[in-house]
Amino acid sequence: MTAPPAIELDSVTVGYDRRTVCRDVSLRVAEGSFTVFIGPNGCGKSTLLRTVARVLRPTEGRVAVLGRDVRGYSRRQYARTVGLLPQGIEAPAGMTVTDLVLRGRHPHRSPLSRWTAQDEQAVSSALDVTGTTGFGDRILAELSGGQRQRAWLAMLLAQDTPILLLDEPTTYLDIAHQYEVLDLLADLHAGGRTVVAVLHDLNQAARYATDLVVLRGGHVAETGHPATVLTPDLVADVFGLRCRIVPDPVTGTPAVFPEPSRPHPTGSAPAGG
Ligand SMILES: Nc1ncnc2c1ncn2[C@@H]1O[C@H](COP(=O)(O)OP(=O)(O)OP(=O)(O)O)[C@@H](O)[C@H]1O
Repeated sequence: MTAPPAIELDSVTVGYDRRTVCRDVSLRVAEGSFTVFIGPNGCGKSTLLRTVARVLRPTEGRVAVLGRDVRGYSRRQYARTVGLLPQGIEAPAGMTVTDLVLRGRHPHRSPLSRWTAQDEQAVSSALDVTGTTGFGDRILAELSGGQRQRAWLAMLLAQDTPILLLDEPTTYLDIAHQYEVLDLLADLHAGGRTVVAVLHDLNQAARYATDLVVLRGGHVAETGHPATVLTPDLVADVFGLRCRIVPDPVTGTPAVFPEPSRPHPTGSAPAGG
């Protein structure tokens, strides 16, 4: 018998109040995949991710995780199965990084239980791999955007779920830290987790994704392996950008280079060498 998909959306319609954002979306995310959602601003990427995370409830259709309707999970079971790194979240005033990361362990503890060695190990490992150990005692609100983003990621890692949802996890990060986070997600994926991330950088998406989900206007425009999905026609169609696609010189995955929309300001490309 084949395993059920990690995530399955079946004719899902979802939005905010009376405003529908995604209509009749059906989608399967394979277990153990590194799936990346791409698409223009406002196309519904975060809305779909939040729907999978049960933050938003579809008005029609069904969402299943590991073969089970998400409505059948208790809150605690769900928090042990699916972790979400949302966009632009605020921490409670005065909270330290370690306090935040400890919160990731809540779904694994009963209300009156003490911290176990496993909790402590999960927290210290999460701080370690995200490079946040050095500022564990600092107040979150007093950190830089990138430091804060890594602290939230540490909380997600401490939650230790088989499915991770990440909404623009590289926001605020400098280029080295962006690739550090993406490599960390690749390691989690290699270790068997299902990773679903929203990314804006198409070249990063193509480097790391096993599967791309291209969204446009609340619909799935295309899904598949980056090498087949990412074409100049798709980028023109979905993003309205004329581009060339060449093999990334480092990884061989598709790399997108926009065609100039007007002549280069100096009249030619900068001289090389
Ligand atoms: N809390 C909200 N209340 C009402 N409308 C919302 C809310 N959040 C998002 N929307 C609307 O839903 C639509 C889809 O937004 P969503 O955040 O899912 O897009 P996105 O693809 O993630 O965009 P971006 O790339 O800009 O982050 C947008 O038109 C947005 O204005």
